[in-house]
Amino acid sequence: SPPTGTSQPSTAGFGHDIWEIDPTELELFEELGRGQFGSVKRGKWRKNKSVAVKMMQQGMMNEDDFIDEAKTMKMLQHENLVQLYGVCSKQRPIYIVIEYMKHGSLLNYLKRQRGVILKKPNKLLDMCLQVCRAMKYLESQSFIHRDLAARNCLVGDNLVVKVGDFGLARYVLDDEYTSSSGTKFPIKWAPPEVLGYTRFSSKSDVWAFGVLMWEIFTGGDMPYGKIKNQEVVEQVVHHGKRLEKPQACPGEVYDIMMVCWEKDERNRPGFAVLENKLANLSDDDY
Ligand SMILES: CN(C)c1ccc2c(c1)CCN(c1cccc(-c3cc(Nc4ccc(C(=O)N5CCOCC5)cn4)c(=O)n(C)c3)c1CO)C2=O
Repeated sequence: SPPTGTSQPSTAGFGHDIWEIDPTELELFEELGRGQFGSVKRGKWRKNKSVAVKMMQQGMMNEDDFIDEAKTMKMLQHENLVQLYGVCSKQRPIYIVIEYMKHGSLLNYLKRQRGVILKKPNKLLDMCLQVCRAMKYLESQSFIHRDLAARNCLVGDNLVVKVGDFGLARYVLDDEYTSSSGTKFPIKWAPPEVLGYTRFSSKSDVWAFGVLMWEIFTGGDMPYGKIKNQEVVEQVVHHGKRLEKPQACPGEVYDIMMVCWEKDERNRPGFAVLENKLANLSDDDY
């Protein structure tokens, strides 16, 4: 949910769009990293609101379609979703202004904290639950993420975990990323129906969620290790191979991962069912 005291930008209601942010109200600081669309910097909005600002490198994104979609994305609000505050679209490069998460990507956090958190299965399970709640909300809004993975989640204050960059895969112009035969396509997080027919759904997000759970319980390992993407497709789609149970993962949790990887998406549970399964496990402190 948006931070307290965030009124709509001053231009709201004066013929401008409420998702338009006045760039003169932004201060930019250090670069936080580079993503699919270019540089991302830490910033301040109106002196007191910590934000992250994505600066859209020309030609990386379908900008008009994104600006149009920004209205919908701004309405998606949940405590485990990285909040879109607005855009600066009257300039080039376009800025996307989002909630700042001080510990960065979940994948890097898992790798940094591996030795500590692999000893705390309750903490690992809690991270899975937080991501599951965000995905249950997106599912309820009929919104498909299309690239759910630990690298696309972020960690904030009090180790809250939030899902970021939801739906942005639709605006990437790099064919290497968008084509299922491209070198940047997230093959290892994709189910058979996406690999075969590019058929995305909330059930394909469920498959990716199972892989994300595996990333959490391995402390950020690469799924299927060094196996090449095309070999993974062969093994997973044609030979029914699945990721093995991580050492730190209890059997009941692995059973939940496995049901996310049912070949037929109709046999996979939705995120509401997954939340119940995970919540029941986290009650039984094991
Ligand atoms: C099409 N898809 C799926 C996309 C498109 C764009 C992006 C992504 C996926 C995911 C990656 N990404 C991206 C790139 C760059 C930054 C951010 C990014 C990084 C943040 N935060 C931090 C904080 C600290 C650090 C840091 O340096 N450390 C080191 C010391 O210990 C603490 C952590 C890094 N990032 C942050 O809050 N947001 C909102 C976005 C993000 C996430 O937003 C994108 O911009």
